[in-house]
Amino acid sequence: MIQSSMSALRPLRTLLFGEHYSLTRFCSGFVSRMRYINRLKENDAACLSALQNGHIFLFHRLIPLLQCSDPETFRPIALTYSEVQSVLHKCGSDGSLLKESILIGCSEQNHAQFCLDVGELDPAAIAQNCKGTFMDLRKAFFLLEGAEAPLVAKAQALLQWHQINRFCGATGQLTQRNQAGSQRACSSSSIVYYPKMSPVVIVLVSDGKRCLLGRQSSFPRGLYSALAGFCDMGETLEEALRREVAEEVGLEVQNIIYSSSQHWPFPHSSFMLACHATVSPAHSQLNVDHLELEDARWFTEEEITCALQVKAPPWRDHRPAVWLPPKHAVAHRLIMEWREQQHSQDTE
Ligand SMILES: NC(=O)C1=CN([C@@H]2O[C@H](COP(=O)(O)OP(=O)(O)OC[C@H]3O[C@@H](n4cnc5c(N)ncnc54)[C@H](OP(=O)(O)O)[C@@H]3O)[C@@H](O)[C@H]2O)C=CC1
Ligand SMILES: [Mg+2]
Repeated sequence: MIQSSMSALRPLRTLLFGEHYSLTRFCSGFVSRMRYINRLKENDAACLSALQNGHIFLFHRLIPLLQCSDPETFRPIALTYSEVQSVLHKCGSDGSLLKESILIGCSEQNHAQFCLDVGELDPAAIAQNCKGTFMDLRKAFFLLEGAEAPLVAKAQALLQWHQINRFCGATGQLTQRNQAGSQRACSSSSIVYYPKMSPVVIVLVSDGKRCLLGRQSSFPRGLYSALAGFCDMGETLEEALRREVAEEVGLEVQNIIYSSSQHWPFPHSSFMLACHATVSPAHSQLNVDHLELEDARWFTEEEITCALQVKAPPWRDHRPAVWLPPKHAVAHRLIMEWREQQHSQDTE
């Protein structure tokens, strides 16, 4: 009885207080962390104080510092302010570099998280003092676990954005960052610059029985992925998706269904918007633009299942004919969703 009267009240609460009513009640840790991060972006003094009590991840010329527990498991090293200070001193720096740290998040234990590029210092000395190793993000991204890969990717993307946005496009003057590193401003033009991602559509096209994957000549040998392309200025997600598929493989898609999104750090920050779409089997003849794609083909469920068996990325000396994007990539998620849907159709 109590349960049913409580649930009858819930829509009324939502009407009166909005969706956030239930969110704040049940996710207060999440809400307070989000509000804390927001405050640090707006308040330089609070951000500096959070840095002194927070965790810092080091990079050297955009390459993250990781710790290896066994050959297959890598984690970013979360250092305290005093640990970084001590490492910087040992490597001949006065520690003033620490103020250049950039806010990247807040851990579930409520520690503000920052990243810092120590590009002017000797990477070997830093790595030795931290008992870590600097590893290229393209490799590291696939060896890191769960939530750590996106955090490291976000850190690298923000560091890179600051490095290439030091000047105002209107006045040519140096821009100044806020303490959190969430924006840069030009005092002459008053323009405020914010970190930017380029929107990209990525789509898994199906003809009901097969799904469509393609590869660019720059992909590692044997890797096939869902079709993707940058959105043009002024386009909707649906328009960009229809245009990209038409350009790359000469098909007209229907039934666009949004799946999910992700930040993709390579080669620069993209905001991947992932969708499913269909073509009728009668209109599935491919006309591939070989300037854009080296190859595109239809894959059956069996072929997908077989390609998913390959551990991605495969070792250099053991490259199979076809392999698929690894689990961190949203293309992988689209493929898994498609396979699940085929499975449920088969068992109906
Ligand atoms: N996470 C995932 O699962 C996947 C992610 N991706 C990512 O999606 C992105 C887009 O895929 P891709 O097929 O290459 O895109 P496109 O099919 O749009 O082709 C890329 C070309 O588009 C032009 N271009 C237009 N706008 C931009 C822009 N804002 N930034 C860079 N280039 C632009 C460039 O051409 P030009 O140089 O001639 O000007 C570039 O070479 C890539 O960054 C790729 O890494 C792709 C597949 C899977
Ligand atoms: Mg493309």
